[in-house]
Amino acid sequence: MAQIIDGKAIAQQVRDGLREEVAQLQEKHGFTPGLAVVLVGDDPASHVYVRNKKKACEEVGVASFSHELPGDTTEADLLALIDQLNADPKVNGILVQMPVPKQIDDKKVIEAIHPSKDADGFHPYNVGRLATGDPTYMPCTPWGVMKLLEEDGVDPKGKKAVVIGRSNIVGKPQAMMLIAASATVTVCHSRTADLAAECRQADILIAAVGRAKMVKKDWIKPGAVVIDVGMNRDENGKLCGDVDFAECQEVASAITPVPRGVGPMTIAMLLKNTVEGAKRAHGVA
Ligand SMILES: Nc1nc(=O)c2c([nH]1)NC[C@@H]1CN(c3ccc(C(=O)N[C@@H](CCC(=O)O)C(=O)O)cc3)C=[N+]21
Repeated sequence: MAQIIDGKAIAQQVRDGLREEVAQLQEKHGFTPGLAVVLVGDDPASHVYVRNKKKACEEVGVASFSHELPGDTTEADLLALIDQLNADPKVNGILVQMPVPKQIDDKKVIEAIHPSKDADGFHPYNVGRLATGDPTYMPCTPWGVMKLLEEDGVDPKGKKAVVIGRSNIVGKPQAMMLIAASATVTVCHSRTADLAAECRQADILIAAVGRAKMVKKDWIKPGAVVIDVGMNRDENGKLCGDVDFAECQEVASAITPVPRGVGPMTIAMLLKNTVEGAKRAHGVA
């Protein structure tokens, strides 16, 4: 039976560390890191995430500035708000909740955020920094996965890692981070010829496809570490991952649950990005 990796507890540790660090920054350097969260439209799931982000900011002492815009906001209006936040010295990180409504081009939004305030790590500048081995802001979800591996004592060096999913948000940056950690990395996707066979090679398997319980027991190499980035609803409307947890935990050596796995880490790393960004903005090493 696999050990269950407690993402909720590890995220709490990260936030505890950040709370102390933020207090020190205020005391010794006289500034408070700030995060602006922009939400366009009224998708109920997005509202929940944004509320959780605000709560996490409060807990660690990061100032949060939330901007909730109507669903029919024009691209020009959103870009104008981003310009204003780029120029605001109290704002160190800017997050525009994705997805944005269809009249708005998400690429333009991502590129409008100044790279020095890109708390999601989605701007091409920061993607390039990661790809060239000199990361500044790293995307929160894959960075959270690396932190989970580290805290669980899993060193990717020399191991075979398989990533299912090639998105800009998770799959691609996850592969970059694993390469930097000296894993041998395979990236699989919807056109992969024999997905199960690829997965069975993995010492570390990371699922980020968005299909409920797709990864089955016979895809897992005995003793592998399985990280589930999925956020889906199952047939009963219950939150579940991309991995069939009940059966895969019988084969894996360690596995993350959904919820309480990768999700809470995403928010913890967002706060870490914001604090690091504030330090850079104020010239604190
Ligand atoms: N610009 C942008 N940046 C994001 O980082 C971003 C985004 N847009 N759009 C939506 C996704 C989704 N996301 C999650 C964060 C935390 C949990 C999380 O904490 N989940 C809890 C459960 C939450 C629940 O019960 O619903 C858990 O897994 O334990 C989930 C999902 C960030 N996203």
